[in-house]
Amino acid sequence: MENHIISLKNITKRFKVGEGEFTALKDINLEFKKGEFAGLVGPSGSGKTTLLNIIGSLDSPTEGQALVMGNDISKLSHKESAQLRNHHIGFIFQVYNLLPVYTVYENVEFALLLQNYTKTERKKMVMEALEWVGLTDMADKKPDKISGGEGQRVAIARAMVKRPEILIADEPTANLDAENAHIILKMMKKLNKELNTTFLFSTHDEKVMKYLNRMVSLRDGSVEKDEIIAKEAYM
Ligand SMILES: Nc1ncnc2c1ncn2[C@@H]1O[C@H](COP(=O)(O)OP(=O)(O)OP(=O)(O)O)[C@@H](O)[C@H]1O
Repeated sequence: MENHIISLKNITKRFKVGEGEFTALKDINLEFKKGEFAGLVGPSGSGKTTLLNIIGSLDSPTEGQALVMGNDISKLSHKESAQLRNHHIGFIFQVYNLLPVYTVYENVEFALLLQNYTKTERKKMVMEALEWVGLTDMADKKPDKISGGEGQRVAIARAMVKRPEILIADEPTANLDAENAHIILKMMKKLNKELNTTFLFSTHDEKVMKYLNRMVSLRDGSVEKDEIIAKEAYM
């Protein structure tokens, strides 16, 4: 079994812009171990989301090799990359994207429908995920009847219900006030410890940075700094 859950070797990403090209990532070399609680930080346009998209198998590098749980992202078929995401990678975004016509319970259950669980198994998993985020009481509510902070907690439950090995959180606190930001960060940190999920953030938020065990600073598509903040990330 390889030592790193994510291994990025000489990753370059270029986008076509009009007649020319724009290099969003330049020769990135990074490795992440299982259970890290790490963040990509850096100014707007430095390449954070582009890099998370490659790790999340939503995009592939122009050059270099991105290995995610041993899978070479560039070599996966459409179906294989969908499978990698459905089973092993959870996503949380700045906007929660809850489906408005469904209840909180159904929104979380949705993440399990592509897998072969029975209804009873799904119920157990969904209620456990709602318990992780303290929302079992709200299972029957529709998204328009809950607050923004609760909405993001549902999004965490939806991302974590399948117990992914990797959780990608792109600016998860951008729409939250300080109190709710701390609430969800504490929840994520607890899940990181209990389930040993690898968390990868993209963030501008100082509050998020305080919780990180490792901070990778990007600038103009390159790694500027890679700091380990707490040794526990490597225990
Ligand atoms: N599909 C695309 N086509 C062309 N350029 C793109 C594309 N996606 C991203 N870029 C460019 O690549 C650069 C990096 O973008 P990216 O979204 O990764 O930055 P970021 O660090 O996440 O920024 P932010 O903090 O604002 O989200 C930006 O200059 C962006 O305009």
